[in-house]
Amino acid sequence: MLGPGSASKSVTCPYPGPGRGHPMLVLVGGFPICAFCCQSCILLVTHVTFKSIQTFEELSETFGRGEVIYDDDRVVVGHPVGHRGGAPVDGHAALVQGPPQLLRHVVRTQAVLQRQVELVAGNKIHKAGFFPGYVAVGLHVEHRSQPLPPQTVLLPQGHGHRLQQVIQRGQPLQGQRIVRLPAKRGSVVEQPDSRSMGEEVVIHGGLFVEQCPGLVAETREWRLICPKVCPIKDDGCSPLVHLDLSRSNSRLLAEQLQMAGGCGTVDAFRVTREMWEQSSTPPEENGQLLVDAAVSVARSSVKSTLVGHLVWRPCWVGGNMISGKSLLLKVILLGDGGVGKSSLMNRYVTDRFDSQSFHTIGVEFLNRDLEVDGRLVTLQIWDTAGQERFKSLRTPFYRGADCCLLTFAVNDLQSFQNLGGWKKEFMYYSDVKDPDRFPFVVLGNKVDMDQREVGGDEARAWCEESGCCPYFETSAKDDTNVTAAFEAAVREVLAAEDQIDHALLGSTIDLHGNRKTSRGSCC
Ligand SMILES: Nc1nc2c(ncn2[C@@H]2O[C@H](COP(=O)(O)OP(=O)(O)OP(=O)(O)O)[C@@H](O)[C@H]2O)c(=O)[nH]1
Repeated sequence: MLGPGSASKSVTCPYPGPGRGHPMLVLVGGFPICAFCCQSCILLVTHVTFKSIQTFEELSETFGRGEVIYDDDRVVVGHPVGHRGGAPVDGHAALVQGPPQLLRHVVRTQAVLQRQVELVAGNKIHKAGFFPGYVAVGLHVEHRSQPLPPQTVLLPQGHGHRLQQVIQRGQPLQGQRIVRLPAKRGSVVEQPDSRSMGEEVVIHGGLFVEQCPGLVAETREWRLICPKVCPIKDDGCSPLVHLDLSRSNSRLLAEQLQMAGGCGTVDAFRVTREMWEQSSTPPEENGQLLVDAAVSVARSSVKSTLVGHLVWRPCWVGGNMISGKSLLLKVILLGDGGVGKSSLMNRYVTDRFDSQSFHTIGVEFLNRDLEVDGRLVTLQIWDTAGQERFKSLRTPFYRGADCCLLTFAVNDLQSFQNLGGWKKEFMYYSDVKDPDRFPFVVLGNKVDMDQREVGGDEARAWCEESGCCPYFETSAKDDTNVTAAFEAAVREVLAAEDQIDHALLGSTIDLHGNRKTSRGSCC
């Protein structure tokens, strides 16, 4: 552990952009963020009782395996923590904006932290953390060794009290009870966590939101917390719950929640991009009770999901369609680090290839609209970090995927041999309802390379053995088969959904037989 005045660990920013080469802030979640890239906005993650933190050293000790890094002009930070109980990051996160010096003080004493947190609660945050762990903004949480569920969103102190007034069937948020909000989605979890460590959590004004990949996004004027970014499913309710929590519109939020208490359909507060960009007025003051919004995180110029900015996509929620008439499908790219997942996604969406791309941290996604067999689709492509050390950052995002693109590089035998492991990991974390019918597509990338270690026949044989998934040999570099592969993914999903539709309509479906046709080159 480093103490005050000791040299900071030298981590420099590898990302393209203004911060490149500058020291990184190593976050307590293990995420490095460059002060230049993210404009002095710092994501501070702790899983400790803030009250108990007096010094960096204590912070560090609390983190156990962590280290605390700081020097005179750079900020803190600790490294946790590792993972307890399999949680991505056992902690709460507070987004803290301010100069490093302030942050240092913030961490030094709980009182200051509290103040800063209040500042945060006062909508001072301007960056988003795309963060698969616990996210709490402006929180006041007493954390008694109890890791909260991942993707928990805690509302700042004060909001809980207001919410409790309107959550009729719930219990007070204040104190030791955790409220159950009887909404289908975005519901409050009654038990703190399946990974409960048996100790209680005391929340002072908070709201648990259902476990799902979380996005806490900020804000010039208001805070918006959406616990899940897509996909939108035709299951009669929206998986999106966007809660606009600005002070001034908490009344509307309250009303919305109240309604939700009855019918379980809090959907979303709509925040249009224009509103976001142009207006400093919270939506409520525009007289709108807003629904129908989805959010996507635009790929920022920085290859980090942590500092992505937000783009708003109007869509339907509570139905199955978005963007007017387009179906949103989430596909996820999995495979070893360096096989070319990001490159494939970028080639497909932006038609660019970067010969020196950086490893992905966590996940990122890009959308592309396309038409397949007469159907309009918005393909949401999730690119994941293939490196083992990022496992806990990517796995929370498997849920809700409609198709999985298992990727290897044809010049890397090991990446091919690992495909089975990737499939297993996906099945384990994605929680798909019908594993036997879940659509996979296999991509053998980098076919432009001379030194092949995996033959096409070998790969096709694997695909056949693994449920006869389509196989495509691609090159993100040369743009070989990239479009075909993504379109195949869409066809796989549509075919799978058609099958379900038929089943629902009473048509016969061969539950034990082979999967549908319309496949790629494998079968
Ligand atoms: N020759 C060739 N190189 C490629 C191709 N696709 C990607 N690359 C290169 O392979 C390297 C890794 O590519 P990425 O797209 O970052 O790989 P990734 O799978 O996203 O890696 P992680 O983010 O670590 O999981 C980069 O240097 C790319 O330029 C390809 O089709 N052909």
